[in-house]
Amino acid sequence: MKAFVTRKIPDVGLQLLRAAGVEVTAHTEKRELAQEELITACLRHDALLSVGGRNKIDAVFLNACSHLKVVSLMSVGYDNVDVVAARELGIPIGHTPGVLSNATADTAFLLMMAVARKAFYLHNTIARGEWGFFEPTRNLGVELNGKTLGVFGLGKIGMALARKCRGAYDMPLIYHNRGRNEAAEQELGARWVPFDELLRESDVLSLHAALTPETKGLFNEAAFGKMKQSSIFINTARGAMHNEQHLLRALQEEQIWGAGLDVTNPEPMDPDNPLLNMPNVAVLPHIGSATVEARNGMAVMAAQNLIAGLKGEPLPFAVKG
Ligand SMILES: NC(=O)C1=CN([C@@H]2O[C@H](COP(=O)(O)OP(=O)(O)OC[C@H]3O[C@@H](n4cnc5c(N)ncnc54)[C@H](O)[C@@H]3O)[C@@H](O)[C@H]2O)C=CC1
Ligand SMILES: O=C(O)C(=O)CO
Repeated sequence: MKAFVTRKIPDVGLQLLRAAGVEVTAHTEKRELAQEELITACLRHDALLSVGGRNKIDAVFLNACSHLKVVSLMSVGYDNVDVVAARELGIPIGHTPGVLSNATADTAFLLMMAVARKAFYLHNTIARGEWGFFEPTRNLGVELNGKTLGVFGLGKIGMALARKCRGAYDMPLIYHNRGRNEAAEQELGARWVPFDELLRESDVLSLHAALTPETKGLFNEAAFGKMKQSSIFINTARGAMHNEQHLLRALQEEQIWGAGLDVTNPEPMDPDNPLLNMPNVAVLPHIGSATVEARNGMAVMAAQNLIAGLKGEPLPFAVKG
């Protein structure tokens, strides 16, 4: 059985695949595979382990590679996959939920703090030789203690963030999901609110829903216009959920106070993007799950899904969508 892997992945995943007798070809060059190259490679393999969202596992790909026994994603997000087309073709799709929740929530927490204290911007001023003259009214941030955390999409990562914010800053939690999260209401006293109320009431608004047609571009001019002038916007979900021009304008016009982004629109972010030079903005290059622990765990889960798919068994971590 042969598997094609689209990136260098942690050894622990490769070892698991090889121990199961899977012959692995990994694309280890530091460049994106063109879609045609991916199809050509998959035609010579029985299974695909796909890393990152750049390659579209869309109907064109799936129809061209309908012989695949499984597509195993090394990510929890599956917005790059046409799940309906895969189901119709009988190709199971696997993903890696849970194991990266803590790391991704840490990233959201880190961005929240960095924005509140202008940390990335101030770091850069030192590097430019601009430490400057001490004045008690310069370089002021804001405190997070007791501020209201609003989570859009209160699932595994949102919950992990909410627990951190409760423990560190005793932050009350409001959230907007399509349905109620009763476990969160019991555990953290979370309060479900309509979308507009989430925008109006959050001191820190953090996005943790999947990218879908419903959530694409949802955080736009109209949404930023409803947020508090003192609020911080955090996106570690997917860049396409916010409109980056509208976000920039909202910051420039002081409709909101700051923003922290682990995901941008587009990725990579243009190095000339004015957001990178704003004091109340912190940007990271989509490193939400980039810890040794999370990435090893993801590689193991992706390998387990792939092996099960090759054996014709149900995937342990199947996309249900
Ligand atoms: N920056 C990074 O490196 C990472 C980003 N992610 C992103 O985070 C997302 C969330 O991951 P998990 O927490 O594991 O997923 P999850 O499925 O546990 O939670 C998502 C929550 O969003 C809610 N939701 C879905 N659609 C909604 C809508 N239209 N309106 C309101 N709520 C909605 C769901 O009910 C669910 O509670 C992933 O889909 C992925 O895009 C995940 C891992 C790493
Ligand atoms: O898992 C995901 O969805 C990511 O974005 C990267 O870990």
